[in-house]
Amino acid sequence: MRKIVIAGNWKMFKTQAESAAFLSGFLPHLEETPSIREVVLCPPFTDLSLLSKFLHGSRVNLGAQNVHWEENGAYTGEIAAPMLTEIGVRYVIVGHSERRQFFGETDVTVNLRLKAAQKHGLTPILCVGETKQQRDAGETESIISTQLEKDLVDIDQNNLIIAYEPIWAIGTGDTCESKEANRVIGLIRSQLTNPLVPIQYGGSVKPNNIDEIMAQPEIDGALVGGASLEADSFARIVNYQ
Ligand SMILES: O=C[C@H](O)COP(=O)(O)O
Repeated sequence: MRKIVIAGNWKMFKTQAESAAFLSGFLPHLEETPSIREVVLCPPFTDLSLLSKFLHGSRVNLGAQNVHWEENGAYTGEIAAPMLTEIGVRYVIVGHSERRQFFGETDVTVNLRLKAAQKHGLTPILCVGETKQQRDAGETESIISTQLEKDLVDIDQNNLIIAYEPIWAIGTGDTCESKEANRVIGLIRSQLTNPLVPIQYGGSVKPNNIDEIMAQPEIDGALVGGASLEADSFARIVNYQ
């Protein structure tokens, strides 16, 4: 049986005080959450240490939003895997489209980051997806297939999560139709060697569409941006019907 993983990606939002306030509103809702659902929060680096202490003993796991491929070195602005694992981080987002678009992330560096994460026991959440222009040109399948082919070279598929995030659906309110997301995720799965890799959908996931998204047979969870920033909203998503 495939794991269900619901992850909140806070991107560059929330100070420590704001993240602590979020938890006091969010954690009580988890009493209703079925235990087979894995819940992950990926805050900014500055919140990780504090949240790690607050979440100790709770069922919420911590994820980072990036990891470098070296264990240390002169890489200003980057973070190394041992720095994350030391404070209890278990997941890391790799290859998010915002990293690819704004910070020069390529399939080569995505592959290096995935390897480093796995080497140190982190579970990477690899993001793939097409732009609006690529979708309109009928290139969705080929773009995603190329990303997977390059990103997954020598990657252990026993410790991996994939997030299908159509770039045109991120932060736009323009969700990919759930059956279409299901179709693309099925195609992603057909390209993997391990059929048990959980594959999430990401892109304008909200309390009012999560039930329909999670009703799709290929979709194993969600990577949630904006709607994970507010405790009640993220709680409704985690507690989907
Ligand atoms: O990592 C999360 C995605 O970029 C989705 O963001 P969004 O839910 O705000 O569209």
